[in-house]
Parts: sequence; structure tokens; C-alpha cells
Amino acid sequence: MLTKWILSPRNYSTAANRFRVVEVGARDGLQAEKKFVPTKIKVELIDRLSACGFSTVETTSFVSPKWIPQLADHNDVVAQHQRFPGVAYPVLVPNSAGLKNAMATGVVDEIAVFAAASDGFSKKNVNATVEESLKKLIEVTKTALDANIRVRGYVSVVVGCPYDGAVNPEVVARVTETLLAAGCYEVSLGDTIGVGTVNTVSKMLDTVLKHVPAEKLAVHFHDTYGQALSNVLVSIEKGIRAADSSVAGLGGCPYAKGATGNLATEDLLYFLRGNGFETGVDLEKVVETAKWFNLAAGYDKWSRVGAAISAKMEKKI
Ligand SMILES: CC(C)(COP(=O)([O-])OP(=O)([O-])OC[C@H]1O[C@@H](n2cnc3c(N)ncnc32)[C@H](O)[C@@H]1OP(=O)([O-])[O-])[C@@H](O)C(=O)NCCC(=O)NCCSC(=O)C[C@@](C)(O)CC(=O)[O-]
Repeated sequence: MLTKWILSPRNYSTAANRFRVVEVGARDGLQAEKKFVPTKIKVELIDRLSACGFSTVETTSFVSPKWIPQLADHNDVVAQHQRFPGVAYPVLVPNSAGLKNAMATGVVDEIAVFAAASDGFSKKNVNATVEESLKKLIEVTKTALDANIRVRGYVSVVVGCPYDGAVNPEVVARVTETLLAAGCYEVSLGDTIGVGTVNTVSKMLDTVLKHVPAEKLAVHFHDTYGQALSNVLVSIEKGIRAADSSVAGLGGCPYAKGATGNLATEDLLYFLRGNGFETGVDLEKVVETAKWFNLAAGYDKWSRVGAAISAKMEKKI
């Protein structure tokens, strides 16, 4: 199975060489952090990421502050960050209360709703089964669309669940179809705990793609076991041209035991650039942003590519 990917030529046609990278560091990256990152730093992080050339920068979550205290400053974040032309700034919304709060800010024009492909994870994450949560999300999506707010969808634990084990790809397909039918413009398939491999991700995608077209899908890999880039490659081979990632590989999910950071944006951009894809994002600027964030927030988090490029930059000085 693996040889097929290794031997397959990397000269993708120009028509298919555009790739959208969705930057989720300010939301997914910070939601599980032990310490609260000050609002001012979050806002500057979003502004700096916007200047890198992303077309989508996810900013925060309108979830319960009791559940995710790290993003309790969502009102201030959306009010204070800049809005670059052509950049979408979705916020995560779990229910109608979150949508109401997001709409009350008067500045949110895109939300992301999230469901899961296992009851075990869904109950831990949103205190509802998959079916119960889908019912709520269909309502939320309808209300948002009626208010001219675009809606992106997520499906979590598409390969494996920390509570229920291996996940049936048919369930992933059904949840994805439901979110698209509700009106989401795209659904991002999340390997929340990063357990997927070329083999399992490939099988999952083959099943989902029997039901929905590749243009309606994005992928969202966590790099817990170092498999994220191979899984992006599999997704590309199947026609998917959008992936989520987070600057410096920040991230994790508080309700997914063992989940480490997202696929790092710098690693994804290097991989895409090296394989002939155009993203419109300036890799070196993203590395500078990671460097700034580490200094500003007192972190020492580096992607592999970020560490390598940063070392080269320092040599030149
Ligand atoms: C969904 C709930 C709220 C249900 O939580 P619940 O406790 O069942 O909610 P409830 O409806 O019973 O309400 C309880 C209290 O929360 C309040 N409340 C209720 N909703 C809201 C809201 N939106 N904003 C602010 N407050 C809210 C509500 O008003 C009430 O307040 P009280 O009366 O106790 O003072 C909760 O489970 C929750 O907030 N969960 C969010 C968990 C989360 O954010 N997880 C991480 C994001 S998912 C993820 O990271 C995966 C992803 C997307 O990245 C992809 C991947 O990697 O797979």
C-alpha cells in the first residue's frame, strides 16, 4: 500500500495545484493550554497570521467559559483583531447560546460548528450524543445562514476515539453528509488524537468520498504519532485541497486524552511548496510569527521546519 504513495509522481497539474491552508493556532492551538494567554497576545497573533497570507484564520471559540476558560475572552478577541480584506475569521460555536453570543458582537460573519463520529468523544466534548449534537447543529447552522453567516463544519475522531476505539468510516460519512446538507460550505475531517496512518486514513477517505465530493472536504490532522504529513499526502492523492494546521504546532483538545499539537503550519507549508502547491502563504513570515509568539507568551514551541528556518535566519544576522 505505502509504495503506491512513494512511487506516485509529484507533478500535479497546475489546475489542481492550489491548496488552502486554514490556520487554527489561535483557537485550537490555545484552547488546551495550561496557562491563559493574554488577550493582547492573542489579538497580535491573529493580526500577524493575517499578514502571512492565509485566507482563513480561526480566531476563538464561543463555547462555555466553564468548559474552555482559555478562550473566555472571545468577545474582546473578535472586537480587537484587525480584519484583512479577503481573510475569513471563523469562530467555533457549539450551540445556539454560542451563536447568539457570537452574533451579539456584530462582527462575526463565519462560524465553525463541530460534531464527532463517536458518542464517547461527543459526550465528553459537548455533553451530548452524536445524534443529539447534530440536531442542535442543524438548528444553529440554519439560524446562522439566515443571518448571512457562513458555516464551516468539523467532524472529530474520524479514525480513532480515545474512549470508543476504532471509528467506523460509515459514521464519519454520515455525519459529514448531515453537516453539508445542513448548509456547511465545507467539512473538515479531524483525526483529533492523531492515530491515523496512510492505511486507516485512506480507508476512511474512500468511504467518505463515496458520499461527498473532495471539493467539500478539508483535513485536520494532529501530529501525535508523527503521521500528519503522510496523511495529508494521502488526502491530496484523493483530491482534497484544503487542510487545517496551527502555527508552531500549537494545540490539543482538552477532551481527547493523549492528543498533542496540530500539524504545524510551517511543516505543512514546506511540504506543499516542495511538492509544487501554491498556498499564497509566506512560510518565512509564519516562522517569524512563531518566533514572536514564543518570546511574547514565554513559550518554547517549535515545528521542525520552524526550528530549521529560524536557525538559518539567525546565522545570517
Ligand atoms: C456545549 C456545552 C456548552 C454544553 O455544556 P452543558 O453543560 O451541557 O451546557 P448547558 O446547556 O447545560 O449549560 C450549562 C451552562 O453553560 C452555559 N452555556 C451553554 N452554552 C454556552 C456557550 N456557548 N457559551 C457560554 N455559556 C454557555 C449555560 O448558560 C449554563 O450556564 P449556567 O446556567 O450554569 O450559568 C459545553 O460542552 C461546551 O462548551 N463544550 C465545548 C468543548 C470544546 O470547546 N471543545 C473543544 C473544541 S472541539 C475540538 O477542538 C475539535 C476540533 C474542532 O478542533 C477538530 C478536531 O481536532 O477533531
